[in-house]
Amino acid sequence: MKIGILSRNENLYSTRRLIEACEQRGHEYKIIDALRCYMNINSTQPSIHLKGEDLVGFDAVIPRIGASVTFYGCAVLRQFEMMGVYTLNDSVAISRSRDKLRSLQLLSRKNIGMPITGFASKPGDIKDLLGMVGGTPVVIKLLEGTQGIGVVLAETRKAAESVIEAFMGLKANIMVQEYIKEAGGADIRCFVIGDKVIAAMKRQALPGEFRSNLHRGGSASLVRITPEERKTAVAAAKAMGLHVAGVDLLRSERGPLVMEVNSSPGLEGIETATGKDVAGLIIDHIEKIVSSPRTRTRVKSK
Ligand SMILES: Nc1ncnc2c1ncn2[C@@H]1O[C@H](COP(=O)(O)OP(=O)(O)OP(=O)(O)O)[C@@H](O)[C@H]1O
Ligand SMILES: [Mg+2]
Ligand SMILES: [Mg+2]
Repeated sequence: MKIGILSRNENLYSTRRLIEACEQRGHEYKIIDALRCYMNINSTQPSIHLKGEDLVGFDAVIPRIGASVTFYGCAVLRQFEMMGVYTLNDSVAISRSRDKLRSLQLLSRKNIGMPITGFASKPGDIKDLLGMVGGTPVVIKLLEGTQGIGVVLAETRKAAESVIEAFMGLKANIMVQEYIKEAGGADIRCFVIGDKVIAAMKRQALPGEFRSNLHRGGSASLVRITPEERKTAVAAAKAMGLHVAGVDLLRSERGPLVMEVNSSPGLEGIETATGKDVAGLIIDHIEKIVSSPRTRTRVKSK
């Protein structure tokens, strides 16, 4: 096969691992920096060029699209789709997953468990907003936050009000969420490929910290997940229309709650924590789909 890896940097762990997996299986590959691509969308034959080269003959494209390049990255991916190339996750599903509000709305429609969550931009009545999500303690998040930055635990109503006011001053959209105390500063990352969780790790926050992000000092370890967790993770990926996804769960008294669904989940943490060849499993999945045209249908989300 000829596989395109949409990635801005071939030295990134995930990209290097995908390259290795392609090489081990004798596939041709090309690293494609989406931002450097230019496209002809007007012709009857859509095309993509990169440094003067016509990008043709690809069997599959693996999108590794960073949050900051979602818009143009998805446009390039869409162009590959128009050319009939199989894309591991399609552009619609990726843009959908990048919108946290839309993602949680979609998951709730499918009755997938999630923390009680309020969204607001300039809440006219902060007390009422807090009441809506069951009162403090609450977790307040900037919608555009990442790596745990902009995620605050407010234990009292006073604290919650000041944080919300401060975020409002930044003209940011915010999420106000029920605090899942019993998760104990841990979350579970389920790596979904197709309709299976192929690896799972537990990320545990440092003592005194509730955010389990590895960037915040959290540590990752192999974890056994329950059948219910497995089912929830697969259902969440499916609801988002993603073939490959990193589904983050909190373990709560009322079962697994989905925090978010990632469309370009990193490989380093999960491979290190579980010892699994996740990159290889991704390429195996592509081989299976590309070689059997009947299964090459897109996952649809209503
Ligand atoms: N409602 C909650 N209850 C308990 N803990 C939470 C809750 N929301 C978030 N956390 C903890 O805080 C961490 C960071 O939150 P979250 O994943 O929502 O933000 P982020 O990591 O900054 O965003 P992104 O994952 O998009 O980069 C989570 O991994 C989890 O450990
Ligand atoms: Mg997170
Ligand atoms: Mg994320």
